[in-house]
Amino acid sequence: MSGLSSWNLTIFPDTTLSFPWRPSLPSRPLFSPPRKRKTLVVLAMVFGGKPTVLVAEKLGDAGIQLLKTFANVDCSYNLSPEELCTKISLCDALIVRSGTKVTREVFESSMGRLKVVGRAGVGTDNVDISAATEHGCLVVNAPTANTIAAAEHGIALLTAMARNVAQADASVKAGKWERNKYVGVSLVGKTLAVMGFGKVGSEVARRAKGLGMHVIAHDPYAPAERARAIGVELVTFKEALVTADFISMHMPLTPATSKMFNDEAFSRVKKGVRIVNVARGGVIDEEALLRALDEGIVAQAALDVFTEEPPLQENKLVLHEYVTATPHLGASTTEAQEGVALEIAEAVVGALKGDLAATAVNAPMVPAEVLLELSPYVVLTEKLGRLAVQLVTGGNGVKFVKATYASSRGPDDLDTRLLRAMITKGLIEPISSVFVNLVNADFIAKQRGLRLTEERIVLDGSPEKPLEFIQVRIANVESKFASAMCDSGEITVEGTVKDGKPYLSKVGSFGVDVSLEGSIILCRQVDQPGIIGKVGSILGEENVNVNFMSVCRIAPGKQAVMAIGVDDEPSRDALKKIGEISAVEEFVFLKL
Ligand SMILES: NC(=O)C1=CN([C@@H]2O[C@H](COP(=O)(O)OP(=O)(O)OC[C@H]3O[C@@H](n4cnc5c(N)ncnc54)[C@H](O)[C@@H]3O)[C@@H](O)[C@H]2O)C=CC1
Ligand SMILES: O=C(O)C(=O)COP(=O)(O)O
Repeated sequence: MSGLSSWNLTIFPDTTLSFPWRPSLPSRPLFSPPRKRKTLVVLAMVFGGKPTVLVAEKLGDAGIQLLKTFANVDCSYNLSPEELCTKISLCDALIVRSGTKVTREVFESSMGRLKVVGRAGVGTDNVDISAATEHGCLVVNAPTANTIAAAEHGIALLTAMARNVAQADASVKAGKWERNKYVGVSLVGKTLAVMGFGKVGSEVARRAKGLGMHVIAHDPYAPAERARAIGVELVTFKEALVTADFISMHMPLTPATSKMFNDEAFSRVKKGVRIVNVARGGVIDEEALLRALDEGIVAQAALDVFTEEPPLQENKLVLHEYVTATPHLGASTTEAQEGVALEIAEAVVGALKGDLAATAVNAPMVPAEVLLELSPYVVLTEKLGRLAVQLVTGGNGVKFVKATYASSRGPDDLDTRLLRAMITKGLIEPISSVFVNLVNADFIAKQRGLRLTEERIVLDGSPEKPLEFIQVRIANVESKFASAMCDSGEITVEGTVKDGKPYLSKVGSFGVDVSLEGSIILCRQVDQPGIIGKVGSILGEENVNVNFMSVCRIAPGKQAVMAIGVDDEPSRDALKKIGEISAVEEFVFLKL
């Protein structure tokens, strides 16, 4: 628990849900840096107290202005990978487009200070998401503002390719007049296969239908209703290959889509197919495309994106006479760039404030109203985790944990991802040097071999309150406070929320009723008069304020468990004196 108090100087606030940028508050929030960055973080406070956002690629002015209202903004473009790694240790957020590789080294170099990476666009394939998650760094993107721009560019390439616009333009500029050479093909009545029927793909489909094309789409995850509504038929990958006169790529670059268009795929296409790629270079095996172009299997290609950007000057695809190339311009319209800049600036500022981002790539997206309702339970779950783990004294380590949520709401009406993350945070932080937040909770739990299972108890009654109580149980361990073990042999703590505040309602099989503030002394004694007074006066002599006390006994004269909430930590001496009271059989001091 010493780690907690060592954070009293950080600039982060005490709430676990949000961390508006203000100084001197104790505990660590959901998106906070690990302990080793304390010095730097404190320095940041000394030098202005605002977070620093590094904007590593050109971003629309509206976005920059918005960022400046909240943060120090460092616009440094064209940084080398080494320069980026050097700068990043002084930054709380980083904003990039597709031109910056945010590698594992970047996260490692940040040494935990980097809390948010904002991708001012859709594709996050240039960000090492696993590394971000492992470092507890949130990744957000701007998924909607450039959709139309990308779709329009797809259509521009489709029509320009079909009519040889780029080649003919170059020819005229070279003083030639080659009307026969640049005879094109018509689009009307031709079949276009849209690969990836998401936001951009759907808009391309809509526009292509307006051009009189027959549109089919391949997307294993697209809802059939959306396709039906636009008048597009969803087909298999193979069907798309054998049917299409034109193929347009709109899927993300993932391990599954990488080189999806390879020699095998090209061996199935209609001879003379034409290909548009506004998605990512990596979805096509560029060597295979080159072969297919040379063999006339692919008649033409229009490429906005390349595996390596910018492509080498001698890149044979770029130089190919049947290829039209643009320098990753899909999102580059004035309108889209202003929109993307605002979208990402809002997301980054929100994330720095501790809001859960609506466009999070590596964390659950929790709507604001759900968050508001769950916030006292978020505090409760972290505290239950902290209490439970401090009760462990031996066994095989904290490996098997069960969280039970008792609620009268249906399973679909209760999102427990936040609660699970907070239990993990509470369980792990007091016993390790790692920090846990919503981004990395599952990763850290898995890494440490912690299996947190969740169970629901469905109660009758009004579902107005999201939860009646939450129980956290740790199995296969011994406890330093034997009374914390319930009949099933697990350490058990249970809590509830009353008037918006978290309460401990059960320890082991003993019911208690103590507000989860400050710290707690749990004490099992033989039920007899005067014990409360004795403990109270030991604490009083020490000037330790008791904020709450509750006693639960099995039966008069038998054992009782007393839970005492204290504002400050009593001295060792005072705790020893409590232990020496003859009726006290066991006691434990727990920090929250
Ligand atoms: N050239 C440029 O400047 C731009 C490029 N893009 C690229 O376009 C991609 C798509 O953007 P959005 O439509 O906004 O994303 P989106 O997420 O709305 O759509 C992607 C679609 O691809 C589908 N998909 C995933 N795996 C697939 C697979 N194996 N086969 C077929 N479909 C698959 C998904 O189900 C989804 O419907 C982005 O990931 C980005 O790489 C986006 C904007 C601008
Ligand atoms: O949004 C995307 O995925 C894009 O590819 C746009 O990239 P850019 O921001 O123009 O570098």
